[in-house]
Amino acid sequence: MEIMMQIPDLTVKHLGAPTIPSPLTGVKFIPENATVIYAKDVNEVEEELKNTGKISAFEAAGPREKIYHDPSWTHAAILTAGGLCPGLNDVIKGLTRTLMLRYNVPIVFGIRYGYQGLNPAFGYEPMLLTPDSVDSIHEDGGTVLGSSRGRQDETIMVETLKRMNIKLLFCIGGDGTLRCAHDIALEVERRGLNISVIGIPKTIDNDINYIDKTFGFETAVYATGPVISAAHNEAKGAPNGIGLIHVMGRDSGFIAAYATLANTHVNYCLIPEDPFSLYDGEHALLPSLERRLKLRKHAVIIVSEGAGQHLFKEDSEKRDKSGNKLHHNIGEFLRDTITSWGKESNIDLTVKYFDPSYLIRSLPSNGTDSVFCEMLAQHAVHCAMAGCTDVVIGHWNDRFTYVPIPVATSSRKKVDIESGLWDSVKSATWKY
Ligand SMILES: Nc1ncnc2c1ncn2[C@@H]1O[C@H](COP(=O)(O)OP(=O)(O)O)[C@@H](O)[C@H]1O
Ligand SMILES: O=P(O)(O)OC[C@H]1O[C@](O)(COP(=O)(O)O)[C@@H](O)[C@@H]1O
Ligand SMILES: [Mg+2]
Repeated sequence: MEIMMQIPDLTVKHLGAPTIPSPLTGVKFIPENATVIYAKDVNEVEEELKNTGKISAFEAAGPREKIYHDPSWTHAAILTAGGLCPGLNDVIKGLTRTLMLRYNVPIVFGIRYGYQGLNPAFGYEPMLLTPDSVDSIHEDGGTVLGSSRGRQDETIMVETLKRMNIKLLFCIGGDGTLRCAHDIALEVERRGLNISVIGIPKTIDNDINYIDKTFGFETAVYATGPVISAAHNEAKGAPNGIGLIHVMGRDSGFIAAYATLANTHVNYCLIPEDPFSLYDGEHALLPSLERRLKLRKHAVIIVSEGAGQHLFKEDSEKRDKSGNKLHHNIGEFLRDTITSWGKESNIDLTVKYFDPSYLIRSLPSNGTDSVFCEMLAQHAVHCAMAGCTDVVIGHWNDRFTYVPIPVATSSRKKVDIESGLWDSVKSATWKY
């Protein structure tokens, strides 16, 4: 129950009192004080009550009867930052349509190439987004706005927002994008401006804390399925065949874990959260692989990009423009190591290597992920129009929530290897 003792302050910032009647018709308005309880079960509620005398809750997402921003005077801007992710265009479309068709916001700018587009030094003209211009973009992967990594000065960016008379800024991105959105919100506050800064949580890694899932993750898991089947076919097609799949997941192994459960041909699921050794010890990969090959003549391994970094002699010093650590390539390392080990051990094995990372990340979203994107976008607009700021739209206990950005970025969400999820993965990959 220790986690319950560390629940952060979930209070959302508001620019001011909402006094303008919402232009929305035919919707169920949410009371201003609606909440979504943080605790996941009755025991947690009781424990928190006993320890703190209160029950923590997120502010619930949804349209409010009174709004803060006057739609007719409101200009909005949307940007996408960080790596690509299925569903970016769905969110851009959802935001544009909700802003213009539901709230009658007259102008929606699409900011080019992430935060670079808010720095005039790059010279990127914003796009004018309309329901017509975004009509079919959800069918395509990637982002029509372009994205980028790398820091920009928030004083310059806020100057641009002021100059363009932007009152609502939507930042679609992961933890880095949200940290930058927070810096912008603080600069806006310092200057006494009334600009709402709202985050929409993107990352196929699903690593944003206090949010059950981020958009794009489900599509990534779905798209990994056929690759696992292909790896399995290749593995079975040769004596001692090994299908090895390298998937994204810089620091969190959710894609590998869920993909393993979604296509249970996988025999080894290697993630950063559960370190493994190669030759010795309880979690040694190669002796286990040898036993598996003797019994079954084939094996399928999935590995997250952040897994096994301790196996490299030197810590990777490289970072991307945003400051994210660039890991050693564990997929290629395992391919080469297993191949050499086979030769040394006189095991006639063959490794077929698959790296579908960018193929998956650039796909359009599908199924319930697309539904999720549209709903996130609608909630982001309700949130912004109500005058909230420094907030990211979350999903918790099956409800949409508002999460203060500093809370969402306080730590990274990781696979809990004591959890039911990891138990299920271990069960699905149980060795003979
Ligand atoms: N700690 C930070 N403070 C301010 N801005 C940041 C921070 N980390 C990243 N950013 C900016 O946010 C944008 C996207 O960050 P990045 O880490 O590349 O992707 P993601 O948002 O998917 O995590 C980049 O422009 C980056 O410079
Ligand atoms: O090659 P790139 O564009 O730097 O992106 C690689 C990274 O992007 C991701 O897909 C997602 O990361 P972000 O969402 O934080 O941008 C990571 O899994 C991966 O490490
Ligand atoms: Mg990130």
